[in-house]
Amino acid sequence: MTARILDGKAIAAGLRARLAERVATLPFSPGLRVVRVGEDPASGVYVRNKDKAATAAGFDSATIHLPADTSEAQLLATIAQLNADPAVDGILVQLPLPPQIRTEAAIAAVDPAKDVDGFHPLNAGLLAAGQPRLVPCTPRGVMHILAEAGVPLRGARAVVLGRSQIVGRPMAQLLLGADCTVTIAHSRTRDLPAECRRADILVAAVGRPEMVRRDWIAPGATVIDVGINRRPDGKLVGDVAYAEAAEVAGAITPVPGGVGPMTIACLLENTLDAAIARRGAA
Ligand SMILES: NC(=O)C1=CN([C@@H]2O[C@H](COP(=O)(O)OP(=O)(O)OC[C@H]3O[C@@H](n4cnc5c(N)ncnc54)[C@H](OP(=O)(O)O)[C@@H]3O)[C@@H](O)[C@H]2O)C=CC1
Ligand SMILES: Nc1nc(=O)c2c([nH]1)NC[C@@H]1CN(c3ccc(C(=O)N[C@@H](CCC(=O)O)C(=O)O)cc3)C=[N+]21
Repeated sequence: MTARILDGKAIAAGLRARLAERVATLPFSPGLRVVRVGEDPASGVYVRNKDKAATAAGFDSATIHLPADTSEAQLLATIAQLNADPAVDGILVQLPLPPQIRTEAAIAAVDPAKDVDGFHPLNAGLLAAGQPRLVPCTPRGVMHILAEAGVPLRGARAVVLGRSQIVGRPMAQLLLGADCTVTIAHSRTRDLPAECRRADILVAAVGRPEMVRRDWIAPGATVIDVGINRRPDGKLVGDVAYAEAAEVAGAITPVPGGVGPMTIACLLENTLDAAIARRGAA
């Protein structure tokens, strides 16, 4: 079998176009502010892509770039200003942060109504309680891909590889909310390949280049590769060994061009949602 390729880049372009149409009907431009601290090289690319996509879709987008030696208090003061600014609907604090700043403190400082990353404990808790409000962008993007691909979710066995706050956990919650039977696997899981082989839907979010091999995948399964890893030769690869996985899977997302572009499109979707919820416009 050769897997169907789930083209996240195309799905993201469609979503961005629909969002742009909605934004064009609003009497205001939804405001997005990305806060970047220091010079993490990977963040530079992501932040530029976010800014470009947001502006193209009619959002009022800007990046606030603080120096690498910014103190936690200084970052919290910047976040407080954005919380208080009525023109700002969405705030994203780019991760990772430099070591002198506690990530949890930065996340908790963002007004939950403007938390377009969905990382604030209130939003994470609401999702876990089955009352999702602002949902993390990457898992939201994965749900869009599954919907567009027509993958049946009710009663399906889903295995999520990874349990991070930003991908694995919220991913598992969304799949559970869609009536999947969900297993969360991680670095202490016994016999990872056997767990993965049970999956109708396998979501890999571990950050280990090409860890998921052909024999981890049930024939016909849907494989979603969240991983973005730069190999020593400079090539970008996922957490799944793509070529061999595509020989057994029913459908698979590529890297690049799979989940990554969806993350950015969903950031805009969350910003529009937050703007409408805050401002009461339709
Ligand atoms: N496409 C996109 O838009 C995005 C992509 N990413 C990518 O997704 C990947 C995961 O990111 P993130 O969730 O932030 O990563 P984290 O490092 O925060 O979490 C990784 C998770 O994978 C688990 N894990 C690590 N190694 C193994 C292993 N050998 N066997 C089993 N489980 C393992 C860890 O387990 P434990 O908890 O036990 O330590 C942890 O739960 C990365 O490649 C990242 O670049 C991230 C965000 C957005
Ligand atoms: N507060 C916060 N929120 C995030 O959502 C967040 C973050 N911090 N820190 C870093 C990770 C990673 N991330 C990606 C976004 C877009 C692509 C993306 O567009 N990828 C393209 C291109 C990749 C490339 O060419 O480099 C693709 O996969 O096709 C990837 C990864 C968001 N993250």
